[in-house]
Amino acid sequence: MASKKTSFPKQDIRVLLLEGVSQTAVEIFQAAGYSQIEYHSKALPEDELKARISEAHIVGLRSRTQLSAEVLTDAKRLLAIGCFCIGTNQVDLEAAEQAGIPVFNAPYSNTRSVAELVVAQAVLLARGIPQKNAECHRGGWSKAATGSHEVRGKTLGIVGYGHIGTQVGVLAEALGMRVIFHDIDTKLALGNAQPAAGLEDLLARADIVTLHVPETPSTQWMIGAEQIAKMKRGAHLINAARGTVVVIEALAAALQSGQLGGAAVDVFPVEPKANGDEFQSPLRGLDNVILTPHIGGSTLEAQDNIGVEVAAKLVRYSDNGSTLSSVNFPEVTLPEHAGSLRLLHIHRNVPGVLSKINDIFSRHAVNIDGQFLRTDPKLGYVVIDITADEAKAGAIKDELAAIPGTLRTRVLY
Ligand SMILES: NC(=O)C1=CN([C@@H]2O[C@H](COP(=O)(O)OP(=O)(O)OC[C@H]3O[C@@H](n4cnc5c(N)ncnc54)[C@H](O)[C@@H]3O)[C@@H](O)[C@H]2O)C=CC1
Ligand SMILES: O=C(O)CCC(=O)C(=O)O
Repeated sequence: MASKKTSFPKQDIRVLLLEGVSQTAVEIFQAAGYSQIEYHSKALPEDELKARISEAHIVGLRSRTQLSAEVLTDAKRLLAIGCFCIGTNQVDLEAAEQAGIPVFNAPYSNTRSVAELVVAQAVLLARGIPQKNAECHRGGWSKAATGSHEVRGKTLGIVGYGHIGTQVGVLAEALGMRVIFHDIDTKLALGNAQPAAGLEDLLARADIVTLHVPETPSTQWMIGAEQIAKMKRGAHLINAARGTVVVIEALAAALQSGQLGGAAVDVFPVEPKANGDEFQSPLRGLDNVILTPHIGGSTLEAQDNIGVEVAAKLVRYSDNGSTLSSVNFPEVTLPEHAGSLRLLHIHRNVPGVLSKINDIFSRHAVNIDGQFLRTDPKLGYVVIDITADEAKAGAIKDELAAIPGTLRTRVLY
């Protein structure tokens, strides 16, 4: 990747990488000329996070680090945030947007890893392997077929038929399962999958229910005692989505009463902040549950791909201004700007800003080589390529920064 000069010398841009993101991310930043890379293999306690983020220009994290509005208040220099995962619920996206900070993620790179794990768990649950495994560990031996089933011919109910849900469906059909799904959007059914009439219909018909929805207000506690009671007696539940989707006490009660035959749970309402911290859950000690420490997407293949994908998006934004695939920002795909200087102006979407921007350029009588504008209801993002020397671009940048409503300005040389 070519090293480009930016308004802020690249060697001064501080990249803060948390939670042991893949080394491939470090390599991408280094190849692009970024040398100030602070790498932490864990999430930081909040006080330390606030201190470190106050000096960072780019921050990369996974699912543990909470970037609340309060934490972002201390992030005065921050240009961009990279979530090295799919979920972005750990970042206050609105607060980031209102501070003019785009957030990027990796929407696909770990989806196959989650799908493979879920299909494997479906087979293990149907065979009653969690209980048999626990029993053998205790020295027990009960060789019997009772309660043990093939998944072939059984019905898998997928809640949330997106990137992961669809792949789970395709893999499950290869094992001969019948696949039904429920989604709030109309979805193209892959293979022989069939949409259920609704969540209740899916719960009533599935032998195994697997959840693949994001954490949103509509999915919070969507599976509680009432929904579990609608499932077939002895059915299985898999949750590799988010811990807030399932009322965990209701799940524990159903597993103990036999309403559910088993469960595989990878995500929890409260997860330990660091490896080595105690994991507390009402599901601990239940033999019919497979517990995993939020590793659905944690394969080396996925993490290496995510490292490359998210770091490349951050570098592209920092070097070129492109916000393509940002989750909270107007998306602009920008060409290279060889021969022009590029001014970036991020502002609140209030009347009058654009005319003030145009006034400044006409007063300076510079040649405009390209102009790009995208807005969303809250934010405007203007990119202007000009033929000018660095001093002139710097002067224009200062005037742009003084326009009321301006959130950030930069020059890319
Ligand atoms: N355990 C782990 O390590 C991982 C967990 N995840 C979780 O899995 C989630 C899903 O990932 P993808 O499939 O890539 O996301 P996606 O965005 O492709 O699919 C999510 C689907 O859920 C649907 N949906 C949203 N609200 C719904 C509701 N109330 N009822 C029914 N459907 C609803 C959406 O319309 C969409 O089709 C992520 O948001 C993340 O929270 C993702 C990766 C790794
Ligand atoms: O790998 C991680 O840290 C989180 C994975 C996950 O839950 C996601 O990608 O949304």
